[in-house]
Amino acid sequence: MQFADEPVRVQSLSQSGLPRVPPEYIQPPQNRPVRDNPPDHDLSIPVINLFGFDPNQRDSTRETIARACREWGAFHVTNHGVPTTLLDAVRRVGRTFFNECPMSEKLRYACTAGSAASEGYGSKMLVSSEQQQRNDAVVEVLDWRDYFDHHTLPLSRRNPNRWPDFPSDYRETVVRYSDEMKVLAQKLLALISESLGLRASCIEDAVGDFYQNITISYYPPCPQPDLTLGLQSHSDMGAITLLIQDDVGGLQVLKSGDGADTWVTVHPLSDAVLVLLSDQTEIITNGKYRSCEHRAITNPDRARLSVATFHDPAKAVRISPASELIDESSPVKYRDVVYGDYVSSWYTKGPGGKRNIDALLLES
Ligand SMILES: O=C(O)CCC(=O)C(=O)O
Ligand SMILES: [Fe+2]
Repeated sequence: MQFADEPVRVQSLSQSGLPRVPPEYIQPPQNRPVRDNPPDHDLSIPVINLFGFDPNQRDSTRETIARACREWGAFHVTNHGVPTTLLDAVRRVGRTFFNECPMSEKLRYACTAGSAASEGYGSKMLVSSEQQQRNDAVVEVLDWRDYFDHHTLPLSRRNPNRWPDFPSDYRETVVRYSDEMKVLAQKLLALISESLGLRASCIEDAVGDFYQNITISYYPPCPQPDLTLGLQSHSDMGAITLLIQDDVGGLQVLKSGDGADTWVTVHPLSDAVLVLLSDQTEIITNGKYRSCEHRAITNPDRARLSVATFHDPAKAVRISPASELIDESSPVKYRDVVYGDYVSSWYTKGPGGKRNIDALLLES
């Protein structure tokens, strides 16, 4: 069993050719993925053409966004203004780092064990039973995933010298990508605000200056995909996540329907960006838009890569439902929360689907 100071790298496990995954990666039966191949439903997340944010298309775009936010909390956008060459470049530098850098080199960037969301190369670790007792943490199954987390905004947190320098354009590519994703997140939050009848800057004002992190996730081939998850079910903590994946696929979002929830696979679209509403947006919109629960599944044949760009409030910011959305017929549904407290509690309890945001719901 591995404890906090020596995480096992999933890539090394995968390359060792073992026929079965170690027991700490085996999900309990209720969490195991059910493959929808062949699909037993024809659900797929909406694809929204942003027409380069053309003002003449704004009314109809707002309506489509409102529907996608209400029904899914997730949607693909196309014609978003970020060059496809940049999306491809980020995927390429990430893949090159994970596939071609020797493990000894990767480990030079290892993030600080046991410290939440520290920057660098990481893999989830088991916490020792002593730590579990101290933190009242749940016993968790490990994810079949390695990652590299970059602190990218505000600029005071951005230090590209802490990121890989192989391939040689890695750092400049991540810098350019960070800047482009910030602009896209601002434009999308404006449309999302307007889609609720709010002023364009409403959600962004509530969030404040973005704390942006970019996580490149690498899911090596897995000998037992039916027993494991690449990343367990969760909703993201911040305001909005922009995600791209490669052509392998494996991201699933939970679609709630009449009575039953269904895991729907998000099929890769190479020039689209996937928008995921996150927990603080659920609070700010007073639950009119809910954050999207999602997870990643694994496969036995091909390594998969995704790049998630998170836009969060600063730790000191207090988040509460927008007063414009509250009246007698729509009372406050969520308790206020200081974002840093939300993050600490999330890391102590573990994601567990949407349990952290649900814990803020007021009794109705
Ligand atoms: O790999 C993916 O598609 C999902 C990544 C993700 O959900 C996350 O990093 O929070
Ligand atoms: Fe996520």
